[in-house]
Amino acid sequence: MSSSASTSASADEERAAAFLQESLQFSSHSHRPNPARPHVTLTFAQSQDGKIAGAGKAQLALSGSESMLMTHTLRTLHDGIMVGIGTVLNDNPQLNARLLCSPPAVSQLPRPVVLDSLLRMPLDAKLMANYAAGVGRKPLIIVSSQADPDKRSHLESSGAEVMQVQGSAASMGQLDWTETLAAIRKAGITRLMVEGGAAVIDSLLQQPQLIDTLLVTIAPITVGPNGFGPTAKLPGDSDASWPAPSRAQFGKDEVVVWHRH
Ligand SMILES: NC(=O)c1ccc[n+]([C@@H]2O[C@H](COP(=O)([O-])OP(=O)(O)OC[C@H]3O[C@@H](n4cnc5c(N)ncnc54)[C@H](O)[C@@H]3O)[C@@H](O)[C@H]2O)c1
Ligand SMILES: Nc1nc(=O)c(N)c(NC[C@H](O)[C@H](O)[C@H](O)COP(=O)(O)O)[nH]1
Repeated sequence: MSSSASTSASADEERAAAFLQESLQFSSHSHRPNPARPHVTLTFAQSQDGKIAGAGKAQLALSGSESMLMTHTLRTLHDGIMVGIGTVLNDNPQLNARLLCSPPAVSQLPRPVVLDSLLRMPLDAKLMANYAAGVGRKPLIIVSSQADPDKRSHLESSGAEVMQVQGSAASMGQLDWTETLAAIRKAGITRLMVEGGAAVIDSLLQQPQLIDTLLVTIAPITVGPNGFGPTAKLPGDSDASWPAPSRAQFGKDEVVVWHRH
C-alpha cells in the first residue's frame, strides 16, 4: 500500500472507531457485563432490496472499502463473533480483523462461535486452520443433542471446543437462543457480534429483546429477486420495539444503527 493510501485507510479506521464508540458506547458498560448473556450486536450488509448474497447464496461484495473497514473495526470491539454453519459452509470465513492497518494480537481478536446444530463443521475450515496455525482463536461450536459423537471427537482433537445446548421447540434444526447465549456467556464471552447468515438473522430478529444493537450496512445496489436474504424486514420508523436509529455514510454505503442504551 502507498503511504497516501495507508494514511487515508488509517483516517477511515479512526472515523469508524469514533462512529462506533459514539453509537455503541461500549466503554460505559464494559465494567459491568451482564452475567446472564453477552451484549448482542446483530450485524450484516445488505443491498437496498434486502439481499445479503446473490443467486444460489453466491458471496457478494456489498460493502465498499470504507464500510468493510468499519465492520472489521466493529469485530475488534467484541470478544465473540458468531455465524451459522450455513455461512461457514458457503463462505469459509476467517472472522478476523485482517483489513485493519494494525490488526490486534490474536488474543485480542473475537473468538469465533459457530451455530451448528448437526455438527457439519469441516475439519479443514479456515477457522480451524487459523487456530492450528496460531493466527486465530479457538473456535467454539454450539451443537444440539443430534450432533454425531465421532465427529465431535475429531473436531475436539483438531482444536475446537464443542458445547451442546437444546434445540428450540419450534424447530429442532435451530438452537434455543436463550440457552445458547447463556452458554456463550458461561464460556467467558461478554460482547457477541452475530454476522449472519440469513437463517440466523431471521431467527434472532424474531426475539428483538435479545438484541442490544442492530447495525446494518446498506449498499446502493439492487440484487433482484434471485438474490438471497433474510425474510425479516428491518425495523420501521414507527416500530415501538426499537429506538430511533442513527445513520452515517461510509463511502457509498449507509450504516444504520439501532442501539438500546
Ligand atoms: N452480507 C452479509 O453480511 C452476510 C453475512 C453472513 C452470511 N451471509 C450469507 O448468508 C448465506 C448463508 O446463510 P444461511 O441462511 O444459508 O446460513 P446461516 O449462516 O444462517 O446458518 C444456518 C444454520 O445455522 C444453524 N442454526 C442453529 N441454530 C440456529 C438458530 N437458532 N437460527 C438459525 N440457524 C441456526 C442451522 O444448522 C442452520 O441450518 C451465505 O450466502 C453467506 O454469504 C451474508
Ligand atoms: N460486511 C459485509 N459486507 C459484505 O459485502 C459481505 N459480503 C459480508 N459478508 C459477511 C459474511 O459473514 C462473510 O462470510 C464474511 O465476511 C467472510 O468473513 P471474512 O471476510 O473471511 O472474515 N459482510
